[in-house]
Amino acid sequence: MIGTRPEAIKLVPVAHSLARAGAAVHLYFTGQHPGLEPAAHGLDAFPCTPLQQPGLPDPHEHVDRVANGLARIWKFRGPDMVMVQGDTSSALGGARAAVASGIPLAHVEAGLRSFDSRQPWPEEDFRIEIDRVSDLLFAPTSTSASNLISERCQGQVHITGNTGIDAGVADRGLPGKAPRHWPAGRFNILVTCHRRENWGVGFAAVSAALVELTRRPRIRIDVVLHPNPRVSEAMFEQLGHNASIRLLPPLSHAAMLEAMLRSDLILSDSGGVQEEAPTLGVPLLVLRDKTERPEGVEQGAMRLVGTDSRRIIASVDEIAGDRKLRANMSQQRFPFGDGQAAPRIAAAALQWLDREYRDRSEPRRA
Ligand SMILES: CC(=O)N[C@@H]1[C@@H](OP(=O)(O)OP(=O)(O)OC[C@H]2O[C@@H](n3ccc(=O)[nH]c3=O)[C@H](O)[C@@H]2O)O[C@H](CO)[C@@H](O)[C@@H]1O
Repeated sequence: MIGTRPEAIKLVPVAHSLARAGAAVHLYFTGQHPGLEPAAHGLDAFPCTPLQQPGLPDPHEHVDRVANGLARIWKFRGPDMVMVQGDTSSALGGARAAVASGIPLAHVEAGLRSFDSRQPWPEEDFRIEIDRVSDLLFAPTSTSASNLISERCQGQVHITGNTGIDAGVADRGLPGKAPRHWPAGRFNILVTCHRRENWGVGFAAVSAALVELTRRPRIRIDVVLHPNPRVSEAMFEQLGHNASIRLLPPLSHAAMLEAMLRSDLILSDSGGVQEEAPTLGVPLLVLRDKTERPEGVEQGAMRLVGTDSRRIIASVDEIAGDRKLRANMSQQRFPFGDGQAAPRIAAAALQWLDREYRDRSEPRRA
């Protein structure tokens, strides 16, 4: 099940590992991010059913549409296992349809918790519901696995690492493989900001901080726009007039990783960027008050700063001005996996299926 860009990025390695292990992979593209193309992510070798259900202002309504659409398709013939990733309305819709159709369900990136239903909203609750009904739970870290165990989730838990790190990140992050091109004297900041909690007041405060930071002569700022026009229009409105800030269109994943590597500091509210930045060894200020990925903060690679302008400015000034702190935050760390999550997931899923269908003494569907 793939609905959004990050789901595509994180499921590419899984689809290929499953295929290499002998599984027949079928993709369902929900259409949540309308422009998302299998070919753009190297997924065109797999059969794909598009559901054409674009994301809706009410994510719960989108969940229902995806769930109903899939349940209709799977009523007559469904797969042996449904695999969903993360916390989107597409993932929850897929999970509900699998349960309604009696199909085993696997959840990639299970067990992340911020312990606050309001942030990230509605993803925290979506992820909890998916975890409760999954037969197989692929937790990226021991912390996420512990969350599943303390909630007494019924599915089988595996600690695998995050498949996002398999997606070209671990390779680039390997010591000696991360070319850094810092022009002397410059301090390059890369920004992404798209989370729903930050729409409105949050965006305005982040933008005010960026404008203030352009007054520092050393600082250069690149803002990578999100594919959602509602988000990119707000950024244009607030930053488009500022000649010292470059607004870049959404980048391919490879180009995004290169842009991260060329940066001295990243400011972002993205979930995936929180996993990638420590692996690439680039310091990160997280534009959220809470995170479901505490591992990077605990290891000193990133800091939670929220969207308060003064706090953002003070943190940037501190990191830009303190070589020792910057060197420490720039050490490569691998809190979210070693780049081998997908083969682990493929092996565990196929083993689980073999056992399940042997015990059921009924043939697998494919
Ligand atoms: C609440 C929450 O945190 N939920 C997350 C949410 O996704 P997110 O916040 O990580 O979303 P984005 O920031 O859009 O994507 C990030 C990826 O996109 C790449 N990128 C970025 C800009 C660009 O121009 N080109 C790119 O290629 C970037 O390097 C990275 O790999 O849903 C996922 C799916 O379920 C979850 O896993 C994940 O928890």
